[in-house]
Amino acid sequence: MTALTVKNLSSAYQKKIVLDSLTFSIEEGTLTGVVGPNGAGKSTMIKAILGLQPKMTGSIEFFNGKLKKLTNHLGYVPQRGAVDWDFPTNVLDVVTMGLYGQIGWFQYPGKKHRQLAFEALEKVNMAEYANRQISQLSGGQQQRVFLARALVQDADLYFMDEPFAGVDAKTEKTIIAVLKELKSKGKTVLVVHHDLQTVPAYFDHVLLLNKQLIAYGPTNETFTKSFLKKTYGGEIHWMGSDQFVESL
Ligand SMILES: Nc1ncnc2c1ncn2[C@@H]1O[C@H](COP(=O)(O)OP(=O)(O)OP(=O)(O)O)[C@@H](O)[C@H]1O
Repeated sequence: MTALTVKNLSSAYQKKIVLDSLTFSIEEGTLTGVVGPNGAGKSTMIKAILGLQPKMTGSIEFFNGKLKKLTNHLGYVPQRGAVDWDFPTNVLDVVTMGLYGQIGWFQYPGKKHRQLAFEALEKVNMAEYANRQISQLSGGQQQRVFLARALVQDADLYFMDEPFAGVDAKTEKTIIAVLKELKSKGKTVLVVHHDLQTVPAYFDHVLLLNKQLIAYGPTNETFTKSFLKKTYGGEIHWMGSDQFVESL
């Protein structure tokens, strides 16, 4: 089944077009890296797909339009900087919020729900921080809390905006383990990703974006020198990945 169909999607800020007629569809059960230079429109694309940013043109369809209550099926891990970390709540509560689709917003979570949230924290090695205020976490710890929330949410299609940004090697391993677990459960995941060198190891599909869709497809066919040069132009050098790209 197709998890996501995007047709002719365009979006603009103050009339400046930042996404230009994107058309692609993503198969269920795939792990896609969304790659492109700063300002390419990666975050905007995710927000436009989720209805958090207005579209100028285009249509979006999830699971061939077969889902009834969409919110339970979509998971979003925003960029860390886009979240209000001063909000007075603790780690376990943030993760438990991922269960509201199942609990219902007007009912209180019970012991079973807290247990599920706690188990998700264990998976990302954050159980010992369960009662900590979220304002008192490091960047990598914040990232893991959001992943735990995505895990308990049990959505079908996930969008993650730079989950690997600024995390150490150990946290990176934890995050990739979570992504692979989601994939093994048949979930579909789109991840905005900046480190070109890890793309082939992490993602089975890649979407190359620079305002327009440069290419989308299986990583071994699409993550090529010529498509990357087309995506980054001269900036590939600045990314510090030119040697790697030449080796492809
Ligand atoms: N709220 C906004 N108002 C005006 N312009 C914006 C706004 N948000 C983003 N833009 C512009 O839209 C373009 C796409 O931005 P976007 O954040 O989607 O890119 P990105 O690929 O996610 O970048 P990065 O890799 O730097 O996170 C950029 O030129 C950016 O300056």
